[in-house]
Amino acid sequence: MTERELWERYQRYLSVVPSLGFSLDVSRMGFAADFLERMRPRLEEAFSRMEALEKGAIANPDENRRVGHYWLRAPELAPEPALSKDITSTVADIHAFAREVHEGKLKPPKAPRFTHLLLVGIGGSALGPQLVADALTSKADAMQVSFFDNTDPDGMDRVLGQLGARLAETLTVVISKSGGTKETRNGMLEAERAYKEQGLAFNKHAVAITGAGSELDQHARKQGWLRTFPMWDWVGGRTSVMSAVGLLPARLQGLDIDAMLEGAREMDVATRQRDAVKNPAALLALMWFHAGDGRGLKDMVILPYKDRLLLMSRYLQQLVMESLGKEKDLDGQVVNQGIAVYGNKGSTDQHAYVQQLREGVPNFFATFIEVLKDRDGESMEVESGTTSGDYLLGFLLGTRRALYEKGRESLTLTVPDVSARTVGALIALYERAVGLYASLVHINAYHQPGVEAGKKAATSVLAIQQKLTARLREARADARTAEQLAADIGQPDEVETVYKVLEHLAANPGRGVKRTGGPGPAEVRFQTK
Ligand SMILES: O=P(O)(O)OC[C@H]1O[C@H](O)[C@H](O)[C@@H](O)[C@@H]1O
Repeated sequence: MTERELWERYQRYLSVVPSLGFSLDVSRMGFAADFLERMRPRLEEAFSRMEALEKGAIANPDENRRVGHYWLRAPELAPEPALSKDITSTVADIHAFAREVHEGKLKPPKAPRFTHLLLVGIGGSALGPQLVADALTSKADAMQVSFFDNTDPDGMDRVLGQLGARLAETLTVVISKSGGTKETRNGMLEAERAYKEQGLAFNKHAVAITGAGSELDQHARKQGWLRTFPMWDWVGGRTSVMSAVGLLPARLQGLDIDAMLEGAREMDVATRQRDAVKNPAALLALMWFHAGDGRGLKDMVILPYKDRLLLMSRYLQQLVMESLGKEKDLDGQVVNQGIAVYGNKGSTDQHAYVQQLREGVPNFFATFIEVLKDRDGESMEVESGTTSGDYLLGFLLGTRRALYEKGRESLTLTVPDVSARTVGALIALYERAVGLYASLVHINAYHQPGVEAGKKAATSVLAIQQKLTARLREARADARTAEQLAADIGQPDEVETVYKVLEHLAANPGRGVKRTGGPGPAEVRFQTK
């Protein structure tokens, strides 16, 4: 298509939400003229399912759960008054709690005020808060935010090292919907120990966000933590950023959570419309379908031209891949669905992998995110009449054109700024696009049966470790190979796991395991130190 034809196509299919200053441009997607019409019956069905979900149907049949993240920003739509009340009163509680913290009414025992926030969580209990914190941070932040989002000891040391003595003025928020996630439990224990080492009482610094009655809930109550905020079973982890999970940390940081909710609410209104071109979530879902032939054949490359949106791709990785990456469809047929998501930011990526996007394997479609506002205030000119921000747009449009010339498809989202309102709107847009796409390809977007396998396998690795350390203690000075030790514990086929576990123990001080021999794994011997 010529530039002029593209301009026509741009106008014809532009999906705009005027109140948010938002638009979605699909002109660089090569769908046929009758594509939207052909998809109409499927889309109608997807809208009907979405409508039922919003009315409180069991939209996650496997887990027998309702799916209520849309109610979080429109509590009046919740199917029962008690739910609406829970939502509204939790937001009010968050405001009140943050006020007390900011004003120093709720203060740490050994400092005048909480100035730092340490969030402990993983997956949906970290990615949303991380995106929001990073996108909206400013000089005006009331508290500085850090994260433990893994069970990596060195990762935690690094964060604790940065906090140093300021742990005395750090509020730790432990977030886990299930309350039983091991990485988060470990992070909590490591944090607790760090406080203790500085002579600080952890319970006077700790807040939980978790499901009622969970392990974490019970622990927090028993230990007399400052407060527990609820996480409801009708909110999925990856869509929990507008619940206490995202709102409490954001408000503590000093961000405008009401604007975030408002942005999401407005995007929800726009994305309930049944006209595909007026509804950017529907149009987005249809474009994903077109790009990957409804089978996820093309990866989704997320390219925000704005540093503040760097974590968007990580956030969307979970939202999209955990929702859509499914073995079976709703009828139990094997479909192996999904869309791979990756990305970083422009124009930085132009100096990294855009080479492959333009000339390499054509297995993707790009999503450009354009932010109109360059910065607070005016910009200097880097050349006569040109600012750094002009370059950023130039690179966005240039890369988009360069891809188009080589037949590589792209979408462009345009937002006015990176504000709480815009971030809320973007999150809401993708939440609904994922839900609609899941209906288009007939899968359940709201469960994650696949993640359990890895957790179970990890548990059995740790059980093997327990047996091994007991066996090594018995064997004392006797240096034994992995093969022998695997036989000793009655799990000869697990020899590789035995070897890996022992190699790790031997590499770390205080674990009481010594490694000798080699060079190959079969010749290495292990014994107690
Ligand atoms: O919030 P939690 O219960 O600790 O769960 C944290 C995360 O872990 C799980 O493995 C799920 O796959 C995620 O969807 C979830 O967000």
